[in-house]
Amino acid sequence: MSTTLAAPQPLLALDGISLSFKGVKAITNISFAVNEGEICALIGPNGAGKSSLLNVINGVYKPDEGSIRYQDAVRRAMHPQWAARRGVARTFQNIALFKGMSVLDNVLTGTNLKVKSSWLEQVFNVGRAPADALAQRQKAERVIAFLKLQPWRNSIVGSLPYGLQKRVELARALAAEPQLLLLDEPMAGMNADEKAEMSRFIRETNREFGTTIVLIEHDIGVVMTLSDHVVVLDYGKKIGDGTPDEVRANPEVITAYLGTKH
Ligand SMILES: Nc1ncnc2c1ncn2[C@@H]1O[C@H](COP(=O)(O)OP(=O)(O)OP(=O)(O)O)[C@@H](O)[C@H]1O
Repeated sequence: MSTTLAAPQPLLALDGISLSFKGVKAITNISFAVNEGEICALIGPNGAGKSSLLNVINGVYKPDEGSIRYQDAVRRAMHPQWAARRGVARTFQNIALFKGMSVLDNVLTGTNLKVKSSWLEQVFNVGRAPADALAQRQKAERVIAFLKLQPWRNSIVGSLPYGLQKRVELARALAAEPQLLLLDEPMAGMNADEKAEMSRFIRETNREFGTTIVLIEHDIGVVMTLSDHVVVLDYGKKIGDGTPDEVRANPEVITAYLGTKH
């Protein structure tokens, strides 16, 4: 008897997305799908529209045209709270952490979405609040251990080197137990060793939790080894979409972005 493996299903599908700022087009008619469990890289030169697209996916920007399917719902636009409650988490190009707080406290802020207790229960630490607090703490500690951040769990984030701050940002996003993780240049400003380490953490997150990941990255070497799927943007338009090998061989991508054959 033969068994057939189920084809991967898109978790996210963008259909004809366009976005402009005061009449200036940042994204023009972009469509692509991200399969459940894949690592998808968005690449393209500065100003190509990559960050704007992440902001469309998590609902911060409302597209002028098009629709987005996430899980089983098709919407004209995502809404940030709706997206967050359905498992979309993101990190930012410029680290957005509470710099005066400890690593543990920053990671704890990522666990807030799933609390069951009311605001009043939390203020007086009664009812469901103590169980929530314990569960949040355990979740944060698990993520800190997973990303090997224990030596710095009580350190003030602002005092840490840049590469570690980026890892703390990843930890906070993972504490929300995302189904779809959006990473905006997770390796920006890192040296080769730090990039290799961050790549490992991203791959382990994907494998261990099955998290679907969409990331923006400028280092083509990293993109080609880390990603299952690459989408290439140029001046707000999609010029490539496929496996790393397909994108590498795409003449339009070579001309517009890669410059030379790699
Ligand atoms: N909030 C905004 N207001 C006005 N214009 C914007 C805004 N955000 C982005 N843009 C413009 O939209 C275009 C796409 O920008 P975006 O930041 O999405 O590109 P990017 O590919 O992420 O670039 P980078 O690699 O430099 O981060 C650019 O021309 C940018 O100037």
